[in-house]
Amino acid sequence: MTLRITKRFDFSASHQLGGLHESHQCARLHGHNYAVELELSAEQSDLTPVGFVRDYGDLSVFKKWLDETLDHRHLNDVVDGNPTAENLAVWMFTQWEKDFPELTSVRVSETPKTWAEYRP
Ligand SMILES: Nc1nc2c(c(=O)[nH]1)N=C([C@H](O)[C@H](O)COP(=O)(O)OP(=O)(O)OP(=O)(O)O)CN2
Ligand SMILES: [Zn+2]
Repeated sequence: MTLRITKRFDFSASHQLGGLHESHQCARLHGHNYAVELELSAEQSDLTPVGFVRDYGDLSVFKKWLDETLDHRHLNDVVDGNPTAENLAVWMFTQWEKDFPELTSVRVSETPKTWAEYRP
């Protein structure tokens, strides 16, 4: 049996998407209140003695990194390539998979209605 935990984090940032027609709203400089959701998974037999996949508190280092790296920044200056929600999800996964071997997906939301998920 597989257990999955998720924790949500928030940050605010600006971006401007390239490769779109100039009339596309996202070709203009704009910002979002982003949400990021990390999912970590483990087999029941691999839970910690306490019964955790991993202590939610261990993820505070991700929150610190988010605040220092992305919060109130222009994402085009931080991320290689186009800062779409999809590319941000892949980028964050590759940044954090070594620190959190239990990481199974990263989800990124730009608006309350949209989510992009990377689940390799
Ligand atoms: N697949 C993706 N599509 C879009 C992305 C993205 O990252 N991946 N990004 C954008 C824009 O950055 C922005 O998020 C606009 O999104 P959209 O939902 O189209 O904008 P609205 O909130 O204004 O949509 P309404 O339908 O008017 O609520 C665009 N697409
Ligand atoms: Zn946008």
